[in-house]
Amino acid sequence: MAPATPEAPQESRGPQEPGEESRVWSVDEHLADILRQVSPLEPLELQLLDAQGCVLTEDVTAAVALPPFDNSSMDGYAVRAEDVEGASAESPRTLTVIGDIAAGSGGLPTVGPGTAARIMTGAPLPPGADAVVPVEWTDGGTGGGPATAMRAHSTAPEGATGEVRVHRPAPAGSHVRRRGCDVADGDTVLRSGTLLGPAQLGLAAAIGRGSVRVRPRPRVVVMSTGSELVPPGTELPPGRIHDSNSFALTAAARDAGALAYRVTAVADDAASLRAAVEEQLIRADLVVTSGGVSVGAYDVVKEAFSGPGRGAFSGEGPEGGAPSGEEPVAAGDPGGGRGDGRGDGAATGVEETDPGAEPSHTRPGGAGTAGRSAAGGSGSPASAAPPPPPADRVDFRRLAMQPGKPQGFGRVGPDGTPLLALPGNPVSAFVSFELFVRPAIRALMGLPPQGRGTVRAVCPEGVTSSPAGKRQYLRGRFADGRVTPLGGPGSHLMKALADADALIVVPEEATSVPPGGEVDVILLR
Ligand SMILES: Nc1nc2c(c(=O)[nH]1)N[C@H]1C(S)=C(S)[C@@H](COP(=O)(O)OP(=O)(O)OC[C@H]3O[C@@H](n4cnc5c(N)ncnc54)[C@H](O)[C@@H]3O)O[C@H]1N2
Ligand code: MOO
Repeated sequence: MAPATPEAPQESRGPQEPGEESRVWSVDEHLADILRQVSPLEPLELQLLDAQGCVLTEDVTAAVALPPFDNSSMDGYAVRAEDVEGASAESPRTLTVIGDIAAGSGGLPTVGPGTAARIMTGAPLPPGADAVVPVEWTDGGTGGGPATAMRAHSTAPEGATGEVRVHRPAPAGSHVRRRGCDVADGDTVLRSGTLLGPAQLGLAAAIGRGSVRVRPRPRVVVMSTGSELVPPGTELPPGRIHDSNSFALTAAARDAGALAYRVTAVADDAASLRAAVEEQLIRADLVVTSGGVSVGAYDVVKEAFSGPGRGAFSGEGPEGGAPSGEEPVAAGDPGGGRGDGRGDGAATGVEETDPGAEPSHTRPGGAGTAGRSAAGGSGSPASAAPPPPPADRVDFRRLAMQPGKPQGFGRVGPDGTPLLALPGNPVSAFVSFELFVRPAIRALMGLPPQGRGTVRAVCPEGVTSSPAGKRQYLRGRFADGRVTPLGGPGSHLMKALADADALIVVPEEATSVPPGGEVDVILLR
């Protein structure tokens, strides 16, 4: 897989130079150019469940210890250890039960010599007691043999009184969870940079945090292009195919941690595509298109975003009066571009799938470039003048890879929203997502860009041919250190892609892999 910080060969500033399109870029150069222009999103304070899958941008310290008080780890009886010393089945110790202590109990009885309090798991250890005897080590207050469980208080309230016979000793501290044994007051429990999963969110909740400061999940708008495309679930007219890329790419973006929106396929018409992209920018931290980037007469993405580019969306924003792409857009300036409300960005005029639950929050500053401040920002609206937004510009390149040779990358709209234009062949689009879009999403999230594991594997079958000078990504299945190619190199072979769990990387300098040779493998699951 590509190194994390490859060198970009050039500064992408002004319009693409003539002749630039004829240059062949390496995979690493293209990735470096993308990562150089994608910054982590500004942190926000989010409710815990909205923060799932997000990266923390603060150290979280515990205001309360865990556990917050000494408590029982068993249902049983809170006792004084010295009162049950030497207890056995033949010689039980009989104690007077002074009451019940349920989890959540506040007022606690004091356990004095010769007494016990019936106690439930998690309930506070009462004063005087220094150990808990599990109910199974007693007669449960029945006067019979060893109990297997307590009787429910609702049907046998007398269990909270009377006497209990204890059959085994419990040294001091037995079955007691001490205050602070998990987390002490003031401990740092989660470090800035932690990816918040279920266990981390549970810990934050346990120490009493209702919200945390994180980088939000990027909003990714996925748009297929092509007049041949019809939605799945509809009949295919002659010559048409179902749009699959927008589904695969939207699913992939969600899998990578983004909030992804799928937009209905746009026909091969540059003006329509530009309008569709412009309309989506209000809710996009990243735009991904598929198709229309090679050398045909109807390659619409290229047509829509090639050319002078500068200020392409100026003055045509969905709110009207959007500033020129050449002018800085002040954070918080209500006239300075899109509203940037996370969750309110339902663009009109194009269908979409339900993007799923949206966090209820808005970006700091609420407009313009606020959502795209540099890494490590405080989250408050920028006080200094923000950097000028880049000119609208999408560069179209040929890469030394197969599949995925034609690619486009640039930044568009008043916020300089990154746009990755992927090739239309389904396998090409998928592989391009893994190599370029996934790292971009991770960079927006504040994560290291490489999210997939790469291993060395033996390829018993070998690879008979691979294009010279191109890095080839073949589909394969990986198990026990071995990988088997699936389906061949054709970038239309979707079944083999769906059967695969790995990408086999054949380097630029290799034109084959001998049977039993070793290869790099990118693990897809
Ligand atoms: N003369 C040349 N032709 C092509 C070249 C080349 O260098 N010279 N490159 C080829 C390569 S490599 C690729 S990859 C494709 C990329 O083409 P585009 O990005 O312009 O994609 P389209 O032409 O729109 O579509 C290609 C192929 O994929 C199908 N497709 C497109 N979108 C979808 C979708 N959403 N769901 C399912 N399938 C889709 C489309 O129908 C075409 O079959 O160009 C080669 N040509
Ligand atoms: O490069 Mo294309 O993506 O080979 O099919």
